[in-house]
Amino acid sequence: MDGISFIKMHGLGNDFVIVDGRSSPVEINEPLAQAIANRRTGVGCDQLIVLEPSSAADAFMRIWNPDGSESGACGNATRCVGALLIAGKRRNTVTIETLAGVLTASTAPDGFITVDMGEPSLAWEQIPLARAMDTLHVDYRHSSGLQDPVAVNMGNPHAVFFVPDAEAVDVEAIGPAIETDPLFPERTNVSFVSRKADGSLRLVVWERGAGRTLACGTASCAAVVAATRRGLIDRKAAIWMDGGRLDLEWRADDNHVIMTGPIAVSFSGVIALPPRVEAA
Ligand SMILES: N[C@@H](CCC[C@H](N)C(=O)O)C(=O)O
Repeated sequence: MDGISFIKMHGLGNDFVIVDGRSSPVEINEPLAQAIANRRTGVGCDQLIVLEPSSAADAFMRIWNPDGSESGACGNATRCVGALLIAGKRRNTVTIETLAGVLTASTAPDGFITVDMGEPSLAWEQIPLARAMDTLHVDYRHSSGLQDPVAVNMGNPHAVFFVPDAEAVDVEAIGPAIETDPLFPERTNVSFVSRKADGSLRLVVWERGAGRTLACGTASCAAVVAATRRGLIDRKAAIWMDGGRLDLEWRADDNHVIMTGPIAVSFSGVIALPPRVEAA
């Protein structure tokens, strides 16, 4: 029986099956990604991450959601992959190519990893939205009364709703409707964010193609950008998600979003694959 070796890692409980296809290619397709991510019958994860060779960076990182769709960005996985590459290359800084561009990951104090997540895209066509509008006040209203999100693209689309209490939102009921609304032609990740008295942000996320997760790195990037644009914070914030805290800064000098947080290794193993049946 053939098999695919993997390492299971997570960032704040946002968990990944990471497969290294840099020296021998690993062929993943939509049904195989779904099967591996399935928590009952597969290994189980929020995203399947496949490393491939890159001519532009230390590795190319392909990101598969549990529904078999691909994404251009995953902040928490970038920290995890960054930590793996930093250990393997014995350097403090590595580069990671994604469908959305090349990112830089570096060591930070306390075993944390910092990732330069690049510049946010803020034009409606770049989110993308279905029609022209101001992304600081998106013309969307859900039947629950939730409305007026900020749209941000961090290599993937995000709709950020500011609410009095993020923990009170019925995310499982509302998230899927917003994710698949025709206003978002590529669907969207959905965040519910409230500002706490100490200036930090509480964020609850519904991820495109994955559902509710304990944390989302790109959602925290989108939240720091959206909260800054709305005048709620001054470019920096601790962002608290169900799985813990990330520290975010949207730098004024180069417009880049910088994310710092923990990573953890859970276990490693081999995904068994049924033998190939050759055509007669
Ligand atoms: N967990 C991720 C985001 C993963 C991709 C997302 N679901 C999408 O489809 O864009 C993160 O940490 O950013």
